[in-house]
Amino acid sequence: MRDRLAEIHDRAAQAVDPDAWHYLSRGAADGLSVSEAEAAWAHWRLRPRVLRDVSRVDTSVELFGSWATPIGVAPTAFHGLLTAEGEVATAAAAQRVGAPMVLSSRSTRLIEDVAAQIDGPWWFQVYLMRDRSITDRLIERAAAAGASAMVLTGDTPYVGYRAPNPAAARPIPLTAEQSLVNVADYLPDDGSDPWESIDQRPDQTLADIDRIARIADLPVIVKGVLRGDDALACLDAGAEGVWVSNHGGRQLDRALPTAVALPEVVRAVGGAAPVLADGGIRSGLDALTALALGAQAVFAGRPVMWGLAADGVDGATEVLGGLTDELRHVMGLAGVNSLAALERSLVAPA
Ligand SMILES: Cc1cc2nc3c(=O)[nH]c(=O)nc-3n(C[C@H](O)[C@H](O)[C@H](O)COP(=O)(O)O)c2cc1C
Ligand SMILES: CCCCC(=O)C(=O)O
Repeated sequence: MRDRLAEIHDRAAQAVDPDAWHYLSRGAADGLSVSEAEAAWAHWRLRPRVLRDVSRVDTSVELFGSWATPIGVAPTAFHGLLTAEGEVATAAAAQRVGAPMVLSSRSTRLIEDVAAQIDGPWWFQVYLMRDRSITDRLIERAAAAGASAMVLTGDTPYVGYRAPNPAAARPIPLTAEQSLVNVADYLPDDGSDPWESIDQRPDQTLADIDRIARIADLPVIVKGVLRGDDALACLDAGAEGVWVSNHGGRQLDRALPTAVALPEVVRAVGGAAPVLADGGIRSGLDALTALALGAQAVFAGRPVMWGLAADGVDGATEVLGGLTDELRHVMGLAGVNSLAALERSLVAPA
């Protein structure tokens, strides 16, 4: 998959606006976390089993819904930068593969139009916006449109520092129509800057977990957790899952790679709730490593965006389907024929 992904990456880089490419590729600050995320998975080694019947390898998983694969679509903003259909294309690809799709609060297509592509559940990612009532309406709409879980992103009280591209005309080349499509009806019409109402809210706390769960009447998963004690604090506050992530290296630079933080979080949670993970997942081997370390599902951010940019629905389908095919293949080689048969003893530090 690495060679296919490299080819999709290169085609995507040619296909999109250079300012959009800069936005999606950048990490925060010095770019340390973004650059080490992928390699960190390869610091683990596999301890395969032999003589297990792997003539059928089942990648299906139950996790706030039923999925054909544990490799999902991480919530990423502004898919309208990548393909005309935006998140409608992403959802169609997730539907084709049977992958869990997490729709960003910063979608460029209407929540309802995205949901209509998916025959079954999907998850909605929540950013707390300055105007809380706008956040609450988005949560209510997502729940009404079929979301089965809310993913509260905890690592973005404000957006990380990302060095601007000196050549860029605009940091993110969005039209107002794209960026405000889900919120336009709720904005004050007094001529004030619409971005003020929907900017990140820095005063989010653990109490927001319960608040969101009540508004949605759905389970809340907290995304961006990198420590065992934080995972427990989120579960104590009512979360039903935690998602280990450093936001693709875009928030706090030098934050731990997921491949390093995941074991601590899994140990602390001790099976009390599902643990999910993202960051630098670029192959079936990366996914297998994370799943064996104790993640119930893993998510791809940029690779799905590359697929969308290179080839729309087909490109995103190729990325999700290709990663899943490769996961099935390496599970078999490791002597594992279902996700339930994955265990921590399959991995060891290099
Ligand atoms: C361009 C871009 C936009 C993103 N937007 C969001 C977002 O709206 N909400 C969110 O929770 N995470 C967002 N993320 C973080 C992803 O959900 C995910 O944590 C990260 O991309 C995973 O790393 P990967 O890109 O190496 O797969 C974004 C990431 C990228 C690259
Ligand atoms: C500008 C909104 C934040 C989107 C995001 O999460 C990201 O760019 O990483």
